[in-house]
Amino acid sequence: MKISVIGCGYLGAVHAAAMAELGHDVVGIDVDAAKIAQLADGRPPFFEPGLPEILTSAMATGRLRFSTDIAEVRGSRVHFVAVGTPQRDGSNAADMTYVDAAIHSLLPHLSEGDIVVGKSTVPVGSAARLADVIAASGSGAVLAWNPEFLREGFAVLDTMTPDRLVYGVAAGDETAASILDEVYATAIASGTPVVVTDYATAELVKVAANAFLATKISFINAMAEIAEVTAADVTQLADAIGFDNRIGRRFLNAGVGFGGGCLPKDIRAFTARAEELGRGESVAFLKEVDNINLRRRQRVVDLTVAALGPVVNEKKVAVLGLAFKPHSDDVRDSPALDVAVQLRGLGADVVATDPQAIENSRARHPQLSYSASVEETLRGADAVVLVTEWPEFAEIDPVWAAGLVRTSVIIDGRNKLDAAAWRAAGWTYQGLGRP
Ligand SMILES: NC(=O)C1=CN([C@@H]2O[C@H](COP(=O)(O)OP(=O)(O)OC[C@H]3O[C@@H](n4cnc5c(N)ncnc54)[C@H](O)[C@@H]3O)[C@@H](O)[C@H]2O)C=CC1
Ligand SMILES: O=C(O)[C@H]1O[C@H](OP(=O)(O)OP(=O)(O)OC[C@H]2O[C@@H](n3ccc(=O)[nH]c3=O)[C@H](O)[C@@H]2O)[C@H](O)[C@@H](O)[C@@H]1O
Repeated sequence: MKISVIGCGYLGAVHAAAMAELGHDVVGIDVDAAKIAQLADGRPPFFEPGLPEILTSAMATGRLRFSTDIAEVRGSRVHFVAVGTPQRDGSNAADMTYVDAAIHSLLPHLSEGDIVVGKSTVPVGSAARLADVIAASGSGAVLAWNPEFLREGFAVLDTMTPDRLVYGVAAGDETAASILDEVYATAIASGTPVVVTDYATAELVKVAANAFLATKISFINAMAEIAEVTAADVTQLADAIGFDNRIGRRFLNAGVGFGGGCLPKDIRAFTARAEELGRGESVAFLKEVDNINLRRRQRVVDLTVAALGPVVNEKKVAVLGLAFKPHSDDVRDSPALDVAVQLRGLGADVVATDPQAIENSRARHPQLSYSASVEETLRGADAVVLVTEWPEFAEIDPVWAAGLVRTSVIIDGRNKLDAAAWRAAGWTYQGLGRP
């Protein structure tokens, strides 16, 4: 199948490479010439495990190419739209300008029988509006909405073997679903369930899934807040409730909270859209989910300030982690970077390290000091804060680390370290929601 992918960011670049790896003939399009130049050279513009390998192998077959020229989509049967839908400036709503621009740029190149397939996360109602725009073009192309559920850090795996596929199609459209079945034939053959539904349901499935995940994290972080005033241990609480299959242990890790380019902006956009629809009260709890989440960042900052004593100025704080989660270089709305910036704002001499996210962090916050070396980061520190649970941080030997710092105080913002081992090495250890 000939496929185009419009927008080659964290989602689109992986989608394009994975579709080519599955045997399709793919062209990836982006307006960012630097990004396209890198991709065309076989170099991913961001860190994503497994992406370099599939990019190289798919390009070697000649089935994958990249271009800034939208006219190159001509001849493709399926056009995936994977451009960004960030939070709009000064509002909680999603910024739809990139999706609208991408669809308009496609219109002159569409032919009868083509399907435009939205993958971006959009406010419910967008697909119906865009279907009208495509119908009015007279091209004969149709629209389907096929939301994406991949996780950064596992993006290749999730694209090749998704948990489920959701197709939102127009009433009476018999062909879009069967074409998408062909696109995803490999996953479907290995048992991936497919839900074929209308546009609105498909759009809502996506934001509902992210809202549920965000709620689960904020739920356990709310329990952490209660644990903090009762000397209970939220990690044991999570294990104990997680044994109940109806609850499940996944996404019950209390800590500095969720971030990234999706969960925070998606729950805000959902709230804004529900308010527009006159149903703000139905998802009003998502505001509290957001508030709980942001309070956890503040908690880590407060614990660090308390550890530093009355004078924060010029005290060295070693920040372990910048990415919003391990196995990613993404710092969009990263709790880790936020904590580092807040501590710097309070006058601390912050030195931060991360295996992959230093470059992206420096581009946004050049005022922070960065080091690629954990040893350099820890040396002479008055307090250490772990905010992204990279395996290499969890493996730090507390005896070795105690020999580097000035004061052996660690705030474990991800509850990832072995508290007993750190205490035994002479550290004052403070987790979140733990005694
Ligand atoms: N990052 C992720 O893990 C996931 C993202 N999503 C959704 O996918 C969408 C894209 O997200 P990301 O890939 O993270 O964003 P991103 O910002 O990494 O990538 C978006 C890309 O679109 C390009 N672009 C913007 N306007 C364009 C246009 N008119 N024509 C061609 N290219 C254009 C940008 O240059 C950029 O490279 C968002 O709606 C997001 O919510 C959904 C699931 C997972
Ligand atoms: O719409 C999207 O873009 C994607 O958003 C999330 O994926 P992602 O943002 O890559 O990362 P997650 O693994 O969901 O983690 C999100 C945040 O929650 C935090 N988290 C996660 C789990 C947990 O128990 N506790 C917790 O604080 C992570 O540290 C991270 O900051 C969803 O998991 C994907 O299914 C979805 O496709």
